[in-house]
Amino acid sequence: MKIGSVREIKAQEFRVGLTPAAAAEAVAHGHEVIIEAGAGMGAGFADSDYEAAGAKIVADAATVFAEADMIVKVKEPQASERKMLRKGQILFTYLHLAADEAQAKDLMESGATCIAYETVTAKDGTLPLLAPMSEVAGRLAPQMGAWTLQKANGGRGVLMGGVPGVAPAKVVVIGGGVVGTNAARVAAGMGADVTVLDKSLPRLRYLDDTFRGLFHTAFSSKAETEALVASADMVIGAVLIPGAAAPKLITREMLKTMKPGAAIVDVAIDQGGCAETSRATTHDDPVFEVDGVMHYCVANMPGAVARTSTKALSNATQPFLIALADKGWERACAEDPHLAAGLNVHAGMITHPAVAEALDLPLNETQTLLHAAE
Ligand SMILES: NC(=O)C1=CN([C@@H]2O[C@H](COP(=O)(O)OP(=O)(O)OC[C@H]3O[C@@H](n4cnc5c(N)ncnc54)[C@H](O)[C@@H]3O)[C@@H](O)[C@H]2O)C=CC1
Ligand SMILES: CC(=O)C(=O)O
Ligand SMILES: [Mg+2]
Repeated sequence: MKIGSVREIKAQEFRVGLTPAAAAEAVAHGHEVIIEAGAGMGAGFADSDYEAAGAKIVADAATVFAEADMIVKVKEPQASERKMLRKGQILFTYLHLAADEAQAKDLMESGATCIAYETVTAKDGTLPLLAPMSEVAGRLAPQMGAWTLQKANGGRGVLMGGVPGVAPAKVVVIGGGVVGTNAARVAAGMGADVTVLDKSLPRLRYLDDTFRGLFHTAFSSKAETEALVASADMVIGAVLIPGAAAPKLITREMLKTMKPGAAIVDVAIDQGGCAETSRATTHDDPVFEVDGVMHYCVANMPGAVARTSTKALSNATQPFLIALADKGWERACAEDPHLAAGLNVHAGMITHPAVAEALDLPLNETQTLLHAAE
């Protein structure tokens, strides 16, 4: 198979879908790899690194889209990239379609087979291709929130760790999964007084057992959320219902109860965000204010630390990428239901139930497709 990767064109996105190490692995499996010139530069990989791995450098993205059987990216294809996708081509990347109807319709129109990193599953029910970027975004969230809390950035002027004689910042993390756990660890490490809300009692038990008082846990009821959000200097939004739009747990009304200059870091923004007032921002202009509350809503936070993120993402995607290349998408998905869970769009139809429901579009179940392909 011919595998291609391009330079990411989303604002301030410096990650790349294929590392030279992943390219070398694909070449070792007998595949051809083509890379747009300069695609790895933002993550510290030179064209010569790819050439040394056995890949071919091509001049532009149009050549990659025209020639490759499978496109491997990081972020969802932007409108100009969507126009270059074609029927039968595999797209392997983050998509986050539940909050992006325009993209979903373009992908359906392209006829391509689109596998979303964020809905590929693991045996234990976790999301192995989302997890590495959730680890990064979770660890970045308190750092970005601390910056947002500074006066010059519109914040309340509160220091995360406080100082002797002055209390630390109160941080509330909504969702205690991968983002939430990493955010809580770092915020607590900065000295903040942290509480993690989750609706899963087993998850709260795990956090309590594992972190032994490093942060508090609370059950995510409406009343508990309202009380904690009102008392917070920083709220980190980290909920997820896989494939679906994020539940709006912070309402517009609740902002009125928040402290002026408090910060909401809505990491869940790529699924639409868990605050009613959130809208996606970019690294160029990351923060906006509503009712005195500062919102940081960057949908590609890991792009800020592109080298760490690219390596972490590639470590996770590589086995799936090789399976897709070696077997083709039908056999790879038929043999691995966890990879099949990543299939979001195929031949003009939505194939993921949560995405179809979120966008109110008809569903063509992956299992039906795979049986048809047998
Ligand atoms: N903005 C960015 O750059 C990035 C965003 N993300 C996003 O962050 C979000 C979280 O991802 P992960 O932590 O990996 O997911 P996860 O599945 O590990 O954790 C989600 C947690 O939310 C909890 N949850 C669900 N509904 C809840 C509710 N009503 N109240 C409280 N908790 C609730 C679940 O029980 C689970 O523990 C996702 O939307 C993901 O796409 C991830 C990486 C980067
Ligand atoms: C998960 C995701 O959307 C990102 O890493 O940008
Ligand atoms: Mg994102």
